[in-house]
Order: sequence, then structure tokens, then C-alpha cells
Amino acid sequence: MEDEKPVWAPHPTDGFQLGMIVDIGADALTIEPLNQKGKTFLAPMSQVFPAEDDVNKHVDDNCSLMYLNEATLLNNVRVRYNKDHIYTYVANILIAVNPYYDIPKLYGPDAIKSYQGKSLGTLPPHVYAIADKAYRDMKVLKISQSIIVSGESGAGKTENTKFVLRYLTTTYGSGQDIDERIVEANPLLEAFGNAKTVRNNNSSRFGKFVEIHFNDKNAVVGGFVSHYLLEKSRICMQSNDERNYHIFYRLCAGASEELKKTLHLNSPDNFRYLSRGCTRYFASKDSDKQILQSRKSAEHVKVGSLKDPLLDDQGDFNRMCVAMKKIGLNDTEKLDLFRVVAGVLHLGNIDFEETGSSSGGCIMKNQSDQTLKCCAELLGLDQDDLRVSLTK
Ligand SMILES: Nc1ncnc2c1ncn2[C@@H]1O[C@H](COP(=O)(O)OP(=O)(O)OP(=O)(O)O)[C@@H](O)[C@H]1O
Repeated sequence: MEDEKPVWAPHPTDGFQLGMIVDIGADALTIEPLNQKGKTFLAPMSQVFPAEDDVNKHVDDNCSLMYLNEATLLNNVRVRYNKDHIYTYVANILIAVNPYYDIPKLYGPDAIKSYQGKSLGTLPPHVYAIADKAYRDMKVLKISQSIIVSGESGAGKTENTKFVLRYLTTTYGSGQDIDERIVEANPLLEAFGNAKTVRNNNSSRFGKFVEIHFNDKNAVVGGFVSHYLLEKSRICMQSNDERNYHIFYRLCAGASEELKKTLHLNSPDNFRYLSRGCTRYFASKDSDKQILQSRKSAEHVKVGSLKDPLLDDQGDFNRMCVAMKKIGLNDTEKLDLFRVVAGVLHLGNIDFEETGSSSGGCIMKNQSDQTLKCCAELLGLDQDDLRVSLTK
């Protein structure tokens, strides 16, 4: 660190703050913050870092900073974020900061076109540039490439993964319906594997490994999604502010009257697997009006819908049905899928009681007979077999 030059010193809430070194001790430095002249504090030597000459200047790649350390990296990312430059490189690693709003034109068709075939660093940092580099490396080296997306909940992993898929299928697709099927698999996966948590309205509760397959002409010809570690406990129990998987609410809000009757559906209040968490639907002002009162929970009626520009339970149900068709599910398969989902909801309403025998075990309460019958019918099982398997 040079004399008379500002440094980054630890700050309890901001991470780092700019200050001047006024004294050097054996293992600590006395720092005077630039914005609090006359006030000093001690900071361990290992946590004080040299600052760039101009802290308001930003660079596309953190490696271009004069001093690369934790504080200058964070400051560079922050300055960029404040100007809507949410992407920054550290060499060929991309840092993405979630803007939580749509940045105009950032992902549009023109942006997709502009990144095609461009080396990393030629254009501003972007998730499209990473996708294109992976594609070019695959083509040149003839070796499979991986893009690892990591970060805490709500960081933007799911959204950025979708941008990569859209980029690859749009730019290097075969023009056949396979491109659309790869992209359309996402709404379906999200319906069954994503849920509202306190940190993210559309939190993926499973890990996924998405493969995109290319032919010898380097065009997209297929895809495969492996999934891991779905949070199964969420099916039975959610905390107060969280919800079960989107599919349950979408079915309750969006099913046609006929389907609702077939699946014996009702408002989320009527299902134990939903009623102990947040029972409100995601809906805009308009779509909320289209959902019948009888399908809404008391909580929803009282405080209104949950709001998120990307989520709308009723509309998403219809979009999901379209996606199912596009990925090749016929009407019977679609209905079978919904029967299983509804069957799970009804399973949660069955009541058990202990037998009282010394060998333990339980029996089903008499009043659950109707629910058991409904479950068996929906799941395509024999009623007595189901009773035995649930109680033995
Ligand atoms: N690039 C972006 N532009 C605009 N909004 C975004 C962007 N990335 C994420 N978001 C918003 O942030 C929300 C959370 O992002 P996302 O679901 O991708 O997080 P995640 O890292 O996958 O979280 P989890 O680990 O909980 O699944 C999205 O639903 C969306 O509203």
C-alpha cells in the first residue's frame, strides 16, 4: 500500500469502506474513514486492501484492475451493477448480479445475434458470451463442454440457465421443433420442482444437470435433464410464508370446471398439504379477477394475491398445458399426470389413529373412507391395497 493513498478497510454493513491509514501498529492499522474525518478505528492488517486510483471507474474484467483483491472486486461489481451492467468477468468466469427487474434489450434477439461467434471480451460481459464460448470450444476441440452455474438461493441461476438454453437453441438450433421442446421443458420442470420460499418466489428445490446434444454438423439435436435431490419433505409440510410446489396451486387455480370435478379439486384451504403454508395464488390484478372465489383460500380473499411479474398460477397452468403438448405428451398422459398430482393432495387428507395394540401400527379413521376411495380412483389403485400399504 502506498503512502497518502486511500485503502479499503472493513465495514460492518457495507463490506468495505474507503479510508486513510493514519498509524501502523504491530498487527493492526489505524484507519480514518474518508467520509468521517477525525474518527478512527483499528483494522487487522490482513483485512485492509489497496484501492484503485479512481474508485468510480469500472472494468469489464476484474483481472484488469490495478489491484485485484476482495474489496476492489466487490467495488467494481457494485459500480457496474448501479449502471445496470450486471455481468462482470474474472477471466473466463462470469459474475452475475440479480437485477430483480427486466433490463431493456439485455436478452433480446439483437443481443443474441451480436454475441454469435465473438471471442470472450470482444463485447461487454454477458451470459450469451459464455454460452458462445462453450459452443465454439466444443466445435474446435471436439470435446463436451460444461457451464457450472452456482450461487445462493435467488442469485439468478435458474434464469441464467434458461438464457443459455435459449441462446444455444436460437443460435445453433436445427430449426426443428426440438429447439422449442428443449426450452419448453423448463416451465414443466419448474411447475413440479419449484416453489415459493421466503428468499425466492420461484426457488428450484432440486438440482439439475442439463445436457444439450449436438450432431456432427454442430447443430442442436436433443437434450436431457437429470435431476437430483428434490426437496420431498415440502410436499407434506411448508413453513408459514412458503408454499408447496407450484403445480398444486396451478391446478387448483387453472383447471377447467370439468377437470376440477374429475380431480375433486377445491380451494387450497381444503388440502392439508397446502393449508399449513401460504395458500395465496400468484396472480396479477386482471388474472386474479378470473379466478373464481370458490377456488381461493380465505387468506387469499382477505389479503389478495401474491405478486411477481414472472408468476401467475392460472396463466402458468395454461402455459404449462401448451408446454406439455409441445414436448409430446398427449391428452391421456396429461390427465394421468394431473390425476397423480391431485391424488397426492387427497392422500394428505387421510386421517390415521393408533391401533392401541402393543405391537404399534395405526388404522385409518372411518371418516377417511371417502378420501381413500377418491385417492385410489385418482392414482389407479385398488382401494384395499392402498389402505394396507398406508397402514401396514
Ligand atoms: N437476469 C435477470 N433479470 C431480471 N430478473 C432476474 C434475473 N435473474 C433473476 N431474476 C429474478 O430473480 C428471481 C430469482 O432468480 P432465480 O430463480 O434464477 O434464482 P436461483 O439462483 O435459481 O434461486 P434458487 O436457488 O432458489 O432456485 C427470478 O424469479 C427473477 O424474478
